[in-house]
Amino acid sequence: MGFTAATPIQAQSIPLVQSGRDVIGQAQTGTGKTAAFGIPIIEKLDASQHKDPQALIIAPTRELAVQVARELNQLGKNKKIRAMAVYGGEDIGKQIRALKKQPHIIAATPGRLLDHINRKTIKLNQVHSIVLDEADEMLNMGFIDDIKKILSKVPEERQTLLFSATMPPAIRNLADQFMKNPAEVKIKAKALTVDRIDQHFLEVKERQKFDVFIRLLDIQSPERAIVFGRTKRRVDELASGLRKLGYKARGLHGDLTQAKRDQVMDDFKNHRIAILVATDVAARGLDISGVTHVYNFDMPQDPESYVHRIGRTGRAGKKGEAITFVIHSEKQHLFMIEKTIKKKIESMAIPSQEDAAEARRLETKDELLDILNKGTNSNYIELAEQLIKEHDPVTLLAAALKQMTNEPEARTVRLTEEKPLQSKGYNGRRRRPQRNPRGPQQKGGRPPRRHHQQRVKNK
Ligand SMILES: Nc1ncnc2c1ncn2[C@@H]1O[C@H](COP(=O)(O)OP(=O)(O)OP(=O)(O)O)[C@@H](O)[C@H]1O
Ligand SMILES: [Mg+2]
Repeated sequence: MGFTAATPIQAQSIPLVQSGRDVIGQAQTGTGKTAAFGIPIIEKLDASQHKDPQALIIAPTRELAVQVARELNQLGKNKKIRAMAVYGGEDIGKQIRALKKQPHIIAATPGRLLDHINRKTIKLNQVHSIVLDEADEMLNMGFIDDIKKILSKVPEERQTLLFSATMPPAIRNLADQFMKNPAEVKIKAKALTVDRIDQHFLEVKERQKFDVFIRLLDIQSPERAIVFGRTKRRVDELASGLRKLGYKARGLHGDLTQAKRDQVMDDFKNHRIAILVATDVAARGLDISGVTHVYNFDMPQDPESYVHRIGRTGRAGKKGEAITFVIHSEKQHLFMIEKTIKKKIESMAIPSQEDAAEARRLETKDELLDILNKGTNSNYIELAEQLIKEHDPVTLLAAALKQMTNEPEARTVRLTEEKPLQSKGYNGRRRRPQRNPRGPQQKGGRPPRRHHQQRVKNK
């Protein structure tokens, strides 16, 4: 895969996992935790045994399950180890047929995995390694009951691994319940977030946000950006507002059909869209190369969410930029984030209309020179010659430049206002009402169930 050296979490976890220990692994975002558990698990697997899966990775979102399966397939290729992703929203019949190919490793979201266990289309009696990726998020999302049920089907003499960039204290309970004398690997760093991510905040009013955001986009012209909104409605409105103004943006959240979610992810990965607008469904684990900017259009629900959201940039040694919009009444939350991540987030001035206009003009100039350099403008030469006879060339060119530039007059987008975060309860633990973390209920799926811990967020 072109890796030349193990990352610190890999160097420390791989031997421990190989020795058979249970491991709790914590290291910053984008530092290779997937391979830290993936490599030793693949090493331990017996490729010739594939009647039933031998290893299980549980992830909080469908996109993450898909990504983990893909990475394990790459890592296991030479050993002929196969991994398969199993997740809600996809046709279960199709999954059952694919399972007949007998993958060695299953990477799954909890709900759909339970469906398969109940239907006996996945049997866990051969599983000797189980990983909870983003373990703390699975607690947040109220998956604990599902996890307990899944673990009760896995043989006792298993190895259990928990990985995440954040390990809030509640994770201890999970470890006490499900792990045997776990070794803790914590990669020490000055801050919880990666140094290579430049972090800023902008104090704005709720109704200013969209306008300020557009100015930022014009000035920073990010190659690839993820913008986080608090609710599905916000994500929808923001994505369609951006599209209306000509930006290549699409929204991602849990109310979209799985086909649509797959399509959006695919378009983002293949550069058909430049801006992914998402709820926290995209905050954890996703590894999309070349994300240069993360914008928190709305403040994240808790400090952990901040860490993971901004961690979608600055991965595998690359640089990144993270900008967070803060409403005055949310200042307290910002301090909590700084305290949690052990780093000061510098403030940034709201860019002026004029700065943005200047940036747009420069962009137009670059576009024009680009067209000039490509030299395929013969269709326009005759018209140009005619125009230049009738008009002053400078005035003429200025008019053409104006036409090429996306002018602010044309920009009227109104978003429904979101309530600012409440300061009560912003202590790093989440209190959430009932939701169905697996997205819309599919035909033939199980009815939504109650969860002990519940989530406020509307992913
Ligand atoms: N040893 C290595 N050398 C170079 N690149 C690596 C190495 N190990 C992993 N990577 C790459 O680094 C990127 C980030 O890895 P990964 O997604 O596992 O990070 P993570 O620690 O799980 O992050 P997160 O906390 O966001 O889930 C991936 O593209 C992966 O292929
Ligand atoms: Mg990860």
